[in-house]
Amino acid sequence: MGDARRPPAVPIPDPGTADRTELYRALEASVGSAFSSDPLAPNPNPLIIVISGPSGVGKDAVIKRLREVREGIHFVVTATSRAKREGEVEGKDYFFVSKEEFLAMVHRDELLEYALVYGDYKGIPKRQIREFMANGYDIVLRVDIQGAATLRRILRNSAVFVFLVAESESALVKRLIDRKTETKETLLVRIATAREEVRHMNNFDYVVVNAEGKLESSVKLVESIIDAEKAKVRQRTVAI
Ligand SMILES: Nc1ncnc2c1ncn2[C@@H]1O[C@H](COP(=O)(O)OP(=O)(O)OP(=O)(O)O)[C@@H](O)[C@H]1O
Repeated sequence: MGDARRPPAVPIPDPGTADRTELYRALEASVGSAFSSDPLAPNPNPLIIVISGPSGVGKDAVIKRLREVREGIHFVVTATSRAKREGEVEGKDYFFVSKEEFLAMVHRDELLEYALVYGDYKGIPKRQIREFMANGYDIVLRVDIQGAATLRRILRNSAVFVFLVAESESALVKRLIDRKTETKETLLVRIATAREEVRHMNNFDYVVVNAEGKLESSVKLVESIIDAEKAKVRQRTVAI
């Protein structure tokens, strides 16, 4: 190693007037080793980003837009034992499997997390995550608050947990009304659940306010979170 305080073995030309290459070479000779072109920062690790939040807050809308504007993201396709609905595409909306096949997957420990939702099984295939991460993709998982709590127990700090909220309870209710997918009963259930769910915010790393008409800003903020995570000195490492 060269010592910067040691008098230079070769004369260093005046930086104000010297030829750039000549000065560079003289500095190399002076420090005693060639300047390396290797990157000074290591390549960032692929990330797992868990996006969650109350029903109707805009999880699907944010993820859909994120996939349009950002490359290198794989959105995990869930496996389910429920029957395929009209218009749904195998491998795009879900991987449709029989209940027996699903339980066999559980038995073979092929699922990162699974749950019984209204009588149907839903689960996250590990292999898909492994394969895409091995190819450098970041992984996005969309889960409900319950699923996020389970994933937090499994993944701890190896994944980034993003909590999506509306700007206010009133805005969330209006959005649910406007979506026109709910009955009187399910509206009341979703509102009561959302009230309860906001209390889980502390389990997350980041909160993103998806305000009315501000989808683009929300997506930008999620992108900034991903960029900041990539710039971390101590990267998260995932073992699945
Ligand atoms: N920032 C926004 N401004 C206005 N409308 C929005 C915004 N974000 C989402 N929406 C709309 O709000 C509705 C609910 O969004 P979305 O279906 O993405 O929510 P979700 O969180 O995925 O809901 P669920 O958990 O019930 O599936 C949709 O009609 C969507 O287009």
